[in-house]
Amino acid sequence: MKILPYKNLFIGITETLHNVFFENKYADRELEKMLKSNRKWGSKDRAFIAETVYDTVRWKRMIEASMGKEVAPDNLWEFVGTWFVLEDEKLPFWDEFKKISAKDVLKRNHAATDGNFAIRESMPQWMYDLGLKELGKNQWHQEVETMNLPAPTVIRTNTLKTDRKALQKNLKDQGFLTEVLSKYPDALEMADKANIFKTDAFQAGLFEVQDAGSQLIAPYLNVQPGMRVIDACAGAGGKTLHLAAMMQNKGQIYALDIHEWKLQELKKRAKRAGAQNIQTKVIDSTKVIKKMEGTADRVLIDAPCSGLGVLSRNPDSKWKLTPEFIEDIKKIQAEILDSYSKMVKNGGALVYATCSILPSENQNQVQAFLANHPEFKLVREKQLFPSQTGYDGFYMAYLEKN
Ligand SMILES: C[S@@+](CC[C@H](N)C(=O)[O-])C[C@H]1O[C@@H](n2cnc3c(N)ncnc32)[C@H](O)[C@@H]1O
Repeated sequence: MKILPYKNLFIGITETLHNVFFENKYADRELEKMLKSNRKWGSKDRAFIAETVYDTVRWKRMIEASMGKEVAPDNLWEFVGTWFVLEDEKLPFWDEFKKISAKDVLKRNHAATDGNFAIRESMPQWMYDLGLKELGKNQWHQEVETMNLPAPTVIRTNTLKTDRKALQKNLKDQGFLTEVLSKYPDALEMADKANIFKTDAFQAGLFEVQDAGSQLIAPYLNVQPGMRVIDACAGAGGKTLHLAAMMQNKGQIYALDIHEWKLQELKKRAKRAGAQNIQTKVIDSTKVIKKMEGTADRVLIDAPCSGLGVLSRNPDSKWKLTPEFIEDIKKIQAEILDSYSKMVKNGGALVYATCSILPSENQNQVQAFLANHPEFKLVREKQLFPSQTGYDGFYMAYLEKN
């Protein structure tokens, strides 16, 4: 992207970065707010701002090393300017960029990144060390490099309302080109970045935005129309909606979560998608789970996790996550597996899934669970690595209850 030398765009960028770095806000939401409150910006301006915010968040550690100091509220312009110098762009002659010497930036960059993978690839040191310990150098380095690439936009055809071919044509007629992903039965990848939420097709519920790897989780449950299915960590319902489509609206899906606001969002999405076999329930006490014990043909535990498989989509997680959070979430995963697995009926099955690539959140959790639950057996498991698929990293395990 060529630099767009309009000061108000840079004000938008630095204000968004301020909220992400210093107010602990999420990059995607801050960006959305910023773009919404500046309706006069054209599509080029919007793309420039979005790309610059995502790039600078992604490359924070490497930019800081090249700037010679940590980013702070009073040096955000220098931070952004340093990024453009590294991108070989000519900076506008503005006072805010006066202090930046391109020669010094490049010299510092070379000194800091030469032979230092974690700085070169902009990873917090503790996160780099953790991945190295769990995955080994070869695998981890490949994942880090892949997750530093911008995430593609993939959509899932809502087969309750249309099929992939018809959707592709519909979007083409509206000026949106897509590519069929042959290994993912309902997926289309957008050829360009575009606001597809505004399309008639989206408003009519013909598709949902969902990463290709994520689209493999609902099929992993092997659901049939008419089954009783519990999506125990349903959130805003990405997988619930997919399950409803696979079950052709027949049978019953119980979508649970501890956050009511997420289930409210799920309800809105279900309405748009025409999914009619979903009932939501907030987990506000242990009684909710107890009541459902032994009742489900299938239980999906799409567990809360570190998100270390989806850094490409959420680069700000690199700076928000902490080692303590990951240790805590692992304990929660084990507790959830232990108590929610009781909802599976005899002869039924459970899928445990995460969007992490760390064995300690995935295979090791499943093995520890199996050691204490001889009534379950592991039938199959799959780890999707971003470096191998080009999409987000996910883990899924299918466990049968005897
Ligand atoms: C990976 S997200 C789920 C994403 C969702 N399944 C989807 O496809 O959009 C994990 C979810 O677990 C929920 N969660 C966290 N702790 C939980 C708990 N103890 N019981 C149930 N859900 C929990 C979070 O609120 C979050 O929505």
